[in-house]
Amino acid sequence: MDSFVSALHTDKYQITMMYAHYKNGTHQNRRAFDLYFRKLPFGNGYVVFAGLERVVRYLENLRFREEDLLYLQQENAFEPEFLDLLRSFRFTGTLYAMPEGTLAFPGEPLIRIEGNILELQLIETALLNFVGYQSLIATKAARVRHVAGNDTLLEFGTRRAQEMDAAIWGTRAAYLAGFDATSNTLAGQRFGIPSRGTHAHAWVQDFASELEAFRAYAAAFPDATTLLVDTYDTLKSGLPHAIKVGLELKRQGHTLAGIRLDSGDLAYLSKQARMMLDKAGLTDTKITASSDLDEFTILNLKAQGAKIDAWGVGTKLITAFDQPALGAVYKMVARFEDEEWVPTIKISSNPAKITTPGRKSVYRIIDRKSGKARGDLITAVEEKIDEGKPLQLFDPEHPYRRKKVKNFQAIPLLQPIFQEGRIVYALPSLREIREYHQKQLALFWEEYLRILNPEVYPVSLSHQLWDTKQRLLARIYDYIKAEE
Ligand SMILES: Nc1ncnc2c1ncn2[C@@H]1O[C@H](COP(=O)(O)OP(=O)(O)OP(=O)(O)O)[C@@H](O)[C@H]1O
Ligand SMILES: O=P(O)(O)OC[C@H]1O[C@H](OP(=O)(O)OP(=O)(O)O)[C@H](O)[C@@H]1O
Ligand SMILES: O=C(O)c1cccnc1
Ligand SMILES: [Mg+2]
Repeated sequence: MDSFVSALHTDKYQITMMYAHYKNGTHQNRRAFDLYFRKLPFGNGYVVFAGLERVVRYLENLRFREEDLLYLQQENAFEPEFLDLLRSFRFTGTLYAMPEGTLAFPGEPLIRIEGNILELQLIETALLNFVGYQSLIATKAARVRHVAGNDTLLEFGTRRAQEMDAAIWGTRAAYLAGFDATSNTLAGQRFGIPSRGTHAHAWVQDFASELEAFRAYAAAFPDATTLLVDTYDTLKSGLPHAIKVGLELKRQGHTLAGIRLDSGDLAYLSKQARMMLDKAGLTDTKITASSDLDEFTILNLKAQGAKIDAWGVGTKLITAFDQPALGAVYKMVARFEDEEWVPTIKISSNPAKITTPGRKSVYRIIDRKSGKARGDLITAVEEKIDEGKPLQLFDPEHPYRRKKVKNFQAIPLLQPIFQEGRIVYALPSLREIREYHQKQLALFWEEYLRILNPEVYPVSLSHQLWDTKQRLLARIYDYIKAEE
């Protein structure tokens, strides 16, 4: 698979910080960063984590080629020794991540990464780029899947995507979160996603009559034809012609696979179409709809009793139309000094933007009786959870809101992916990721999964982390006061 990503796919300030660290003699300093998001997109109750596969391939192949070094040399007055350092650059860090398809919540590290500051700065931009976009599309796709039930979902977005990479990786994210197929054949080839499609209006316009056009298409694909019926008049022309061709196919021992509606009142037209098809005996012919669909129109059309079996979703999915960025961040959480990890904090006037210091683990607390998730718990990495003892969970923004959990299982969410530059994770197949994602959904009560005003899923900080955060905050405020 063509997955090479240039080392220059980064922000310039990463490179200038790398150079300044080199000049300062600090470029080998060991640091730890968390990648996370602060706010849920689309008013959804969770995010579907995606993008790890691309992150892994990127880190594995991360190199500065001669042309990259030449460019940097031309652009900047870098010392040759720095360019030599980049020439021999390899990713040597240790990385933990949630598996793709995991349901994730604000403030939870999706990725925790340790390494030298040089490599950790370089990769920030690409990691946020890959994970932010893919997780956003996977989340949007999960919302569409939620309302579509068991109907077929087709990803149709390529022509409207923000260029090629977004189309390809967005399609993968949509498939991971429950879409059944894509119209993009390159994504089909690269990722083994089933590719499917119908035909365009141009096919009909290309012929002297709609009937002739339908007949010709059906002749080419006698068992796999879905006819687009809205070029001229859906009920007066498109459907009668499709039925005529459907019956001709039937006489030849074939089945007209479907019709597609792409405009007009999709509820009314689909009901009429179903009646007309059934009356003609074409009960196996499915109805596909497309036309600016999203989770809200699909939900609404289903509430109107639309007789639609398959939904083609393009623009609104692939562009994450109602929220085009996840707003993920990558923040330093610890410095390795004197053989010890020392937590660091970033202060903000907005309490939600104050970072949680230290290297962290995330656990999903599952109630053993119901098999459902009670909440997530973020701890310091060195903390152990004793499943034999009751666990106190509390909301870090409202610490008085607490609950005690007994008879639980604590599932660690962050898996080792790289150890000191060596990959230690077998990337699952896309099919396995899809199945894992469905199992993740099954861990949650429906209250957290609904698309409108879902319940807020509780994410706790351990007492140790909470204390560390308060201690660092107090220390910084004391320091600022002393300076005044
Ligand atoms: N019964 C319905 N209830 C709610 N929304 C619907 C219904 N039928 C269609 N829609 C949605 O309404 C919008 C209609 O789009 P628009 O008014 O642009 O016209 P169109 O029917 O697609 O026709 P054209 O493609 O010829 O412009 C689409 O987003 C479609 O998904
Ligand atoms: O509506 P979307 O969710 O983006 O799905 C993809 C759209 O792309 C195709 O036609 P296109 O939009 O190119 O032509 P049209 O606008 O005339 O329908 C298809 O017929 C859908 O309408
Ligand atoms: O196959 C289709 O019907 C299709 C493909 C891309 C975009 N719109 C429709
Ligand atoms: Mg359209």
